[in-house]
Amino acid sequence: MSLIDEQEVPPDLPHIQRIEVNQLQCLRVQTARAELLIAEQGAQVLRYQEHGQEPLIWMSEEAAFEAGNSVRGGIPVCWPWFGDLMRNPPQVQSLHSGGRLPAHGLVRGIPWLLMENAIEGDSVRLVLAIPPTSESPALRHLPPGIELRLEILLDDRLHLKLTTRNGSEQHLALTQALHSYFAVSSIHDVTIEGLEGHRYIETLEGWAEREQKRALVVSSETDRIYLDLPPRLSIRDDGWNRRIQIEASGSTSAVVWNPWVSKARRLSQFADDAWQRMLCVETANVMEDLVELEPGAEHTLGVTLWSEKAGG
Ligand SMILES: O=P(O)(O)OC[C@H]1O[C@@H](O)[C@H](O)[C@@H](O)[C@@H]1O
Repeated sequence: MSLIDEQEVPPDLPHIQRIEVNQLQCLRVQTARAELLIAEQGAQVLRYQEHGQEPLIWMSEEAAFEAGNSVRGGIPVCWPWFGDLMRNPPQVQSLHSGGRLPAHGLVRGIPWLLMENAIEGDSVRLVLAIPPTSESPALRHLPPGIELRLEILLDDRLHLKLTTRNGSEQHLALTQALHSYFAVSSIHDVTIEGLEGHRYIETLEGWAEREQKRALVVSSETDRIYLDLPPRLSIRDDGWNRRIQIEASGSTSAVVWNPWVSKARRLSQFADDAWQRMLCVETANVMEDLVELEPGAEHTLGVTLWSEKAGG
């Protein structure tokens, strides 16, 4: 029997409920500690907030929640390429040709299928998967048998695991990201810790390679790919006196993005001043950290998110 409640009822916690947000079918999870909202389209986390705390994840005030379009905010899944396909390693580019090749791959705006939902004590586990590659128009050019699923576990932290299984008979190369938009008190009051001492690609200056000397304070448009990273990055937010912890697995690369003033004006579903309230730190497999899978092999990109008091 499904654990999902189709009705509006006062919940026993934890509780999973289906709701509609404009055109999108969503799953709303409530536990004693937190609320989580996930759109079946794109398996996109839309909201994650602990009761009595500021949201951990940012959602645009201008988000459209439309069928076929990724929602601005939350945690979009970028797969099987990240960003502009033409900037990807040749072995990734060569698997895709012709047609419309959108930024960040093919699965952000398509319906995913809910495969599992389970309440275990105080925690909730959901698994969503893309439809078989041969059945989805967007994925039809991929070899049949490639599987992608996102496991979402909410306990006292939020854990996401994105697993690709190459059930095809061909070698598969891909890049990907869990494109997390974090909520911040003010971009002027945050520092990203854990990048210092590591290489990055400055995409805004001819994709030049640089080294991050110290913890990053974002003070202009920022769009960088960091490489050879340790698992843990943190966002210290002095305005909200908290530190968001981002613990990656199956990944040594991350993208840090804030559009700042003028790019904000050109972005869809994005208020002109919203750049001050968000910061993307995206857990990724990009550039030389791409994923290569022989037939039968699988890879899991994971991230665990939580926050602590800044002093703690
Ligand atoms: O507007 P989109 O397709 O959601 O992309 C948003 C941003 O996503 C980031 O991951 C990229 O590094 C940026 O270059 C890009 O602008």
